[in-house]
Amino acid sequence: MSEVLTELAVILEQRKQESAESSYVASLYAKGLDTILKKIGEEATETVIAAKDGNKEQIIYETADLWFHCMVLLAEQGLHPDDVLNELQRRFGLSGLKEKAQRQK
Ligand SMILES: N=c1c2ncn([C@@H]3O[C@H](COP(=O)(O)OP(=O)(O)OP(=O)(O)O)[C@@H](O)[C@H]3O)c2ncn1[C@@H]1O[C@H](COP(=O)(O)O)[C@@H](O)[C@H]1O
Repeated sequence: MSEVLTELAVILEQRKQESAESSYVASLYAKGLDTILKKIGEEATETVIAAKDGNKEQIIYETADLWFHCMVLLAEQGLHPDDVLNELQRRFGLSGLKEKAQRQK
């Protein structure tokens, strides 16, 4: 399933050459970092509201919007979804409580 992230990352990279009139992603790049961050904030809030409403379909929809805009942020910053997946892989099996305790030393 993570292929969709890889394929989307390719498209997000290609959109750096497109015009804002022809592509939503290109329009986000053109508006700049603050607009992308605002979209992430909005989509995060909408995800929270969907969860509070107990609407599973809406949680999926809003989380997809949130992940998509985070992907746009990664691309804008010259990062790749693999950077995040590798970090999750590194954390895999490491207890969150243990990791926090190590950080506080
Ligand atoms: N996965 C997505 C995707 N998810 C959500 N969105 C867009 O993100 C926006 C979400 O914003 P909102 O829900 O706030 O809706 P809105 O009110 O229309 O947004 P604003 O006008 O407030 O910005 C909508 O315009 C959605 O269409 C996406 N737009 C594009 N993609 C992918 O990105 C690819 C490239 O898209 P283009 O650059 O548009 O060709 C597409 O082929 C898709 O694979």
